[in-house]
Amino acid sequence: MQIAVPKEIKNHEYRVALTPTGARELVGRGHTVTVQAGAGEGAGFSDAAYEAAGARLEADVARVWEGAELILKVKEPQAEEVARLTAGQTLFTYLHLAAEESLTRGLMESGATCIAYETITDRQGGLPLLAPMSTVAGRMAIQAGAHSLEKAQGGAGVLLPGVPGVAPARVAVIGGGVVGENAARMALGLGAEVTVLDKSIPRLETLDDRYQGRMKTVFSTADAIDEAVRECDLIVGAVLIPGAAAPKLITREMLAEMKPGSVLVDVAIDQGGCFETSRATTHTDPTYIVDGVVHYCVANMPGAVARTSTQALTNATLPFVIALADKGWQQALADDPHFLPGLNVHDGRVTYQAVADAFGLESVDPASLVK
Ligand SMILES: NC(=O)C1=CN([C@@H]2O[C@H](COP(=O)(O)OP(=O)(O)OC[C@H]3O[C@@H](n4cnc5c(N)ncnc54)[C@H](O)[C@@H]3O)[C@@H](O)[C@H]2O)C=CC1
Ligand SMILES: CC(=O)C(=O)O
Ligand SMILES: [Mg+2]
Repeated sequence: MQIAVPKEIKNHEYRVALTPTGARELVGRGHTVTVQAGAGEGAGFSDAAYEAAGARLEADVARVWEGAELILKVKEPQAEEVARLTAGQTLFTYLHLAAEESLTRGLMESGATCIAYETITDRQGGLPLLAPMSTVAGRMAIQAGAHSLEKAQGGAGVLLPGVPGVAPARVAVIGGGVVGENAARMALGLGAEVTVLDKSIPRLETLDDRYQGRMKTVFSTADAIDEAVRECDLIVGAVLIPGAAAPKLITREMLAEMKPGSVLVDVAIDQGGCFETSRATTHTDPTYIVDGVVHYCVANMPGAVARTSTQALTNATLPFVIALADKGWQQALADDPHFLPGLNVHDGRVTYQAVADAFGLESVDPASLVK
């Protein structure tokens, strides 16, 4: 199969979808891998390393895309990438379609087969291709939040751990999944007072057990969120309803209840964000202030630690990439019921129910396309 790896073009996105190690695996199985020159540089993988692994280097981006049967990316395609995508090609990447109608319609118009990392499932009920980046983003959320609490960033001038004689900051994490647990763990490690809110009692039980009561666990209700809003210095948004737009859990009105200079870090921004006042920002200009509350809403947080993130992401994606390359998308998805929900768009039609629901579109059952 002809496999292409373009250089990522989203703001400060330095990850790459395939490492030289991955390229070697694919080439060894008889596939042709074309990597855009410089694609791995930001993650510390040189063109020479890809060449040594048997990949072809191509400087011309148009030629990277043309003729590819399988395109491997990290971030959702940007407008100029959607324009390059054609019917018959398979795209494998993060898509987050429920957050972006124009992208959804662009992919439908391309006629391509678009498989999302973030909706592939596993036997334990997890999202194995989202989890590694959620781990990174959860850990980064506290670094970002701590920095945003500094006066120069518009924050209240609060140090997360406090000092002897001065109480630590209060941190609430809404959503205690992979992002939430990792954020809470970092905040605990820094000495903050941490509360995790989740709708899932089994998840709260796990966290309570794992951290032996060192973080407070609270069932997520409107009242519990009101309390967090009034009391906390830093709130991390980490909820997810797989594939769907994030619910808005903190409204603009509620910001008035927050302490001046408090901080919202909306990690769920890639699914549209879980605070009403969230809008996606970039690593170049990551924060803005609404009603005295600092908002950090970067949709590709792991891109900033591209070396760690690329290795973690490609460890998880490679087996799926190999299946796509060896068998083609139809057989690969037919053979694996956890790979099948990755299919979001095929031949002009949406194949993921929550994405179709977000925009009032019809959805097609992916199982009907792979038999
Ligand atoms: N901004 C970025 O760079 C990145 C963003 N993400 C995003 O972070 C979000 C969270 O991802 P994961 O932690 O992997 O998901 P997850 O599925 O592991 O956890 C989500 C948790 O939210 C809980 N939840 C759902 N509705 C809730 C509510 N109303 N109140 C409280 N909890 C609720 C669920 O029970 C679940 O435990 C996703 O949108 C993901 O795409 C992930 C990586 C990078
Ligand atoms: C999950 C995601 O959107 C990211 O890693 O950028
Ligand atoms: Mg994202």
